[in-house]
Amino acid sequence: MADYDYDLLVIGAGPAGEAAAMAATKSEMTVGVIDAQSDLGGNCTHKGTIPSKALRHVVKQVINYRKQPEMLHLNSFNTITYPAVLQAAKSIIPRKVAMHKAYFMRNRIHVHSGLAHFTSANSVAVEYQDSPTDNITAKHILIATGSRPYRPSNIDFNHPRIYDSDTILRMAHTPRTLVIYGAGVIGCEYASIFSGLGIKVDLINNRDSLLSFLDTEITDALSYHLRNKGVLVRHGEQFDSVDATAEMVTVHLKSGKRIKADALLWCNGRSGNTEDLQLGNAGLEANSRGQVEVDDEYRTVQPSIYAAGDVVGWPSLASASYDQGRAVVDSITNQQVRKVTDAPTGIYTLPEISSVGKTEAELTAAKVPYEVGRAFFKDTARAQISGDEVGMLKILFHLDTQEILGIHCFGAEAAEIVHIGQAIMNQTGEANNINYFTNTTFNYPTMAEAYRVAALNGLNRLKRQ
Ligand SMILES: Cc1cc2nc3c(=O)[nH]c(=O)nc-3n(C[C@H](O)[C@H](O)[C@H](O)COP(=O)(O)OP(=O)(O)OC[C@H]3O[C@@H](n4cnc5c(N)ncnc54)[C@H](O)[C@@H]3O)c2cc1C
Ligand SMILES: NC(=O)c1ccc[n+]([C@@H]2O[C@H](COP(=O)([O-])OP(=O)(O)OC[C@H]3O[C@@H](n4cnc5c(N)ncnc54)[C@H](O)[C@@H]3O)[C@@H](O)[C@H]2O)c1
Repeated sequence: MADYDYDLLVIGAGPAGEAAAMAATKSEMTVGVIDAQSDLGGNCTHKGTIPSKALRHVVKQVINYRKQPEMLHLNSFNTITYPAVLQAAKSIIPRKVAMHKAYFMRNRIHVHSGLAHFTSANSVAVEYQDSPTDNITAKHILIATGSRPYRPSNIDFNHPRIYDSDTILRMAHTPRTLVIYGAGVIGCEYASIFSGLGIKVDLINNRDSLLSFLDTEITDALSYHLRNKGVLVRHGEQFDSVDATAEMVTVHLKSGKRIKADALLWCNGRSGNTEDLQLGNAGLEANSRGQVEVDDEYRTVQPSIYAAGDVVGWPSLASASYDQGRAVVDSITNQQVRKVTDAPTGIYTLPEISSVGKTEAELTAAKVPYEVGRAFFKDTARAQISGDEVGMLKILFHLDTQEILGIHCFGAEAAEIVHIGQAIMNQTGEANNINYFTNTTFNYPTMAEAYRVAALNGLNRLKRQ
């Protein structure tokens, strides 16, 4: 006999789980949500997107503050410490948790704060810290358990000088030097955060270039700005081992190099959270990275069990996870399901990067004839006024049809700016056209002006053909 029975049982209260739970209640389903953390919001709110973006925001304020001539006396490590910055950043978390709680209460979503595991394909047990286990049955179950940093077994993550993206949110000292191993999105974002605080960063990349899925001109700009902030990027290096003492860490690379620093931040890879779920009881199994495979409607091989968010792997973004969660409910209620395949990139380095659509390299490889229109932020009135003059917007469009094929942007608010272009790019037929930006009057001064400037630049190049 089950203690609870729901139409939809969601395991994990991050973006995917919350979006599914909310959509299901709006479709009149009874919904239960299980999360191992005592507060709602998932890893997104407690360990990933929110704390890292809040940290970056505080660091950006510190940088702006220090730029003011009257604040020059603050250019000392003693005045602004990492723990102080962290504390300021974390103040957002209780506000987010309260908001999630209000949503859940208003929509009568029952929350079970405990660790879940499957007992069959339609039943789950929840273990609590101080009360007996609940047995829950449901017509549909969603696995939305997210991911965690991948931890190689030869690194002691309990050492007080070795961190990953979860534990860096508890670092209680301010290192003077930091080695970041892994130059993916997390590594590059944290390199910006720490170098912004004046900490010397060695960023070790095991690939040949930074963020190779982005436009090369944009990653060149990122490399330049990281270097300018004192980040030393080492490409094509493989981790061998790390020695950590009470005073320092020494990272040994397979090339024979030894990098010494006050601390190591490991940012290389993530694994799906499936190890506690006892998936075998439900007739499921995870792949070598702990991820669950799903079809185009986010269904696992068990038709009543869905999976969404980081636990299904790519793109592993909060943005995509929200949409995947809603797509699950569309599938359950027999609506049209949108598989999320077109999430834009929004990378919160300093400066910020964002893009949607194809890169120049992809278009060239596919032999698509295209032209480029560029606008530099320094030439727009809004950027001149705000002082955020570093940045560029680049529009790639088809040579013959003028259809927009890609938008690439770096600089302040790039992640917002890209959505203007995305909205036009997503129009069907002739409505997706670069001429939109020359035939539309934008507010002035705004960063949207960059679209007009880039479009005119690109169309002028066409005249030279
Ligand atoms: C440092 C960092 C920065 C990021 N920045 C961005 C960004 O700027 N933009 C962006 O779009 N994405 C970003 N991401 C990615 C984003 O955080 C994730 O894609 C998102 O959190 C995934 O959401 P989710 O719903 O899959 O689950 P999660 O947010 O991972 O939450 C899963 C929940 O499931 C719970 N759980 C796990 N196992 C069990 C179990 N057995 N029983 C009960 N509960 C369980 C966990 O406690 C957790 O609360 C970032 C990630 C990191 C690490
Ligand atoms: N602003 C943003 O959008 C944002 C910010 C931070 C993180 N994220 C998301 O977080 C995820 C993690 O990013 P990242 O920078 O750590 O790494 P990454 O995805 O770039 O991977 C780094 C390296 O680790 C390897 N790897 C990944 N998982 C592994 C595993 N389980 N075992 C062994 N090797 C593994 C990969 O092959 C790669 O070489 C990304 O999917 C990213 O989308 C997004």
